Amino acid sequence: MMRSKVLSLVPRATGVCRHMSTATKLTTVAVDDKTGIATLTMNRPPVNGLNLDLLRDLNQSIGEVEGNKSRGLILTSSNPTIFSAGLDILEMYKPDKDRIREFWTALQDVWLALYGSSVPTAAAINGHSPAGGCLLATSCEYRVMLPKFTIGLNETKLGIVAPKWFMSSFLSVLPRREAERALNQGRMFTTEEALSIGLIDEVAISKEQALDKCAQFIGTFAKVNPLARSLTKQQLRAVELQQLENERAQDLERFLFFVNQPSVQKGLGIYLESLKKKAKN
Ligand SMILES: CCCCC/C=C\CCCC/C=C/C(=O)SCCNC(=O)CCNC(=O)[C@H](O)C(C)(C)COP(=O)(O)OP(=O)(O)OC[C@H]1O[C@@H](n2cnc3c(N)ncnc32)[C@H](O)[C@@H]1OP(=O)(O)O
Repeated sequence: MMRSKVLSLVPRATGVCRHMSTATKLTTVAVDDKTGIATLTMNRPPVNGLNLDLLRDLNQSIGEVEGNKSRGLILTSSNPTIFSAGLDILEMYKPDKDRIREFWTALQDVWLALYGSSVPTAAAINGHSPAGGCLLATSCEYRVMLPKFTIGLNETKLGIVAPKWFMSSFLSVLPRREAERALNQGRMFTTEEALSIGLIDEVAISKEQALDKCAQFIGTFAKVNPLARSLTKQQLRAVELQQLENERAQDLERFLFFVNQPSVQKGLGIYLESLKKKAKN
């Protein structure tokens, strides 16, 4: 049955996959007709850096999945080695004063929508997932990752600070002691380390297997009353969600103050240069 404007039909392992009406370019949503599960794919070359445009598209796509009665949402990337490189540092380095406000507000919106999503969520982490990438993954309820990649909140290594709500997602997955140490160290975990600490739930040998494992997780809710499940999830996550809702304006001002500090700008510039040098070598 067609549940939204259909743009194209693409066969997939589990059923017929319908590409939904995303008028956006940096994300796509495909709903499997058999399972009813939506796969939201980030597609912003080269590294799925979360800039204003990708954040806006993510927001729109999450909203679309919420609205189209999907049974669950799987977040993944079209890049074969990178889930997301986190926030696009170019948005924060020598920022435009209006755009950076929109950028941070869009990031808040994405977190509120994903962490607070009413449908079961899972991340098929098919590549590196630092900082903002880790935020997206830990906002989901389940994580399946491919071998030989890294994940973590590395902000302190960049001389920046993960806001409280980044920490909330991390703390919803890791024991407090582990989370505190990893955050202070800015530690990036390999897939194997992430599994042993509980930062991810499973390892898959291919993206296809990761998507299947995420679908299996979402399938575990098939016999659970959807309203009861969703209200339970929302009650469990309500404190953190409400805290950001209440403090959105202050959170934005704190970010602007911090990011505009000359020492922070200098650090971001050095980091960008080091990334560019690495890319050239
Ligand atoms: C108390 C109050 C607190 C208030 C808040 C204050 C501050 C705000 C904090 C906000 C929290 C920040 C969260 C973040 O997400 S910051 C971003 C962190 N991300 C990273 O550190 C990742 C950096 N990238 C990498 O490690 C690697 O690129 C990689 C993802 C592992 C992929 O490696 P590889 O495949 O080898 O690709 P390249 O390194 O060659 O990169 C290709 C090009 O992409 C550019 N790049 C990479 N990452 C980013 C990025 N995050 N932003 C912008 N650009 C990026 C890289 O420079 C290359 O560009 P080029 O081709 O032009 O040279």
